[in-house]
Amino acid sequence: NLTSAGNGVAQPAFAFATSAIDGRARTGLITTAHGQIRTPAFMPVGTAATVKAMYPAQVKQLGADVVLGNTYHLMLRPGAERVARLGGLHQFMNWPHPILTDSGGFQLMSLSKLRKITEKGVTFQSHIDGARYELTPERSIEIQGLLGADIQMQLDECVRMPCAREEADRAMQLSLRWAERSKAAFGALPGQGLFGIVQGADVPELRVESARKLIDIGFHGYAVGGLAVGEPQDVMLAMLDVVTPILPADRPRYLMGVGTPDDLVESVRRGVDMFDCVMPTRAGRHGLAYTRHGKVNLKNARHAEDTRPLDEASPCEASSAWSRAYLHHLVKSGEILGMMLLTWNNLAYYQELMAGMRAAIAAGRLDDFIAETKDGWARGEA
Ligand SMILES: CNc1nc2cc3nc[nH]c(=O)c3cc2[nH]1
Repeated sequence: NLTSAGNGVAQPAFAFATSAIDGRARTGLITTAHGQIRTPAFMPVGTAATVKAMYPAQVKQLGADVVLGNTYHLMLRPGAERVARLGGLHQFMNWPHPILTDSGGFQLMSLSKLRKITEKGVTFQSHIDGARYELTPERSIEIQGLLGADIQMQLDECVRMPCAREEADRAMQLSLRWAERSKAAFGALPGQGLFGIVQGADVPELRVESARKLIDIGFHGYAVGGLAVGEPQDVMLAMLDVVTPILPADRPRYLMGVGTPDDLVESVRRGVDMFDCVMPTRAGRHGLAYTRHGKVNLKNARHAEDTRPLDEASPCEASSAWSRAYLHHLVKSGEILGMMLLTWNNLAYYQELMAGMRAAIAAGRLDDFIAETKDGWARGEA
């Protein structure tokens, strides 16, 4: 299904097709203007138009098909209009592959000052220079369009948990009205998609109402928001058990801000197709390595003379070509290479885990794969 982009060059329309099914889990392929995304997919976070401490080509080589950009950060610096004048985000950061941008609401709620939410949108002060801004559903879509994102997100209001039911209901209803306005403002270019975001905190009835009304509005994909905001994992998984079964099977399901390796396997098992999380990159910058044998905190003195690499069986050089002793030294010394190698290792492990799940689903053995994976984490150091 090709559509003309007006310049005579045929552009693929945004599309999603599932292939293998294993219980509630499935593999799929998302087609966008900048390429295809194999699902289940983990999206490295590229907040300020860079996946911190990584080269774009390296991120791609690890198996990431898509990265996330943050509207909040980019609208403040360098500015959406400037990125557009410079050719858009793909060209600006030299990432000629799919990009998903969030809408800015979540980051501004956690980073900006003097925030005020009204029916119209959110006004706030920049955490960088205190300048005042307004973000409405329409402006957020305009910014994401200026950035040129292949997948764009509606503006929503995400409440922290625990929260009163009335508060969760108010924010969920506002997010539904903003979903309508976001869709009305979305001028889909060929190969671009818009996702709605399911809210409703930890209240099943609110989650069901939000999902059903978003489906009535109609989106290219559906995100489950309002989670990974401090609630226990079992509450997050319980909300997935409520929501994923009622989302359309032929549209991608995106769990925002998740998560640890254990969160990923438990959520893929429950039918989630897309994830984003700062965990692997941020933890890497703080000396924490994720491996198939569990977590390794390289700040710990017990590594000071350990000549073993993080994982000699890993195809990733960062995991096999340097000793833990050296990584410990780099981390303790605050050396830039320490951040680079651990970020590289962590993203490699996350992509290896996603590729393993995609293969396991295709072979109808996801439960076995998850059991083997958890066993590896539990056994710890070989
Ligand atoms: C790190 N946890 C987390 N990152 C999130 C980003 C989000 N964006 C939009 N809407 C959300 O509800 C939302 C929830 C989130 N939880």
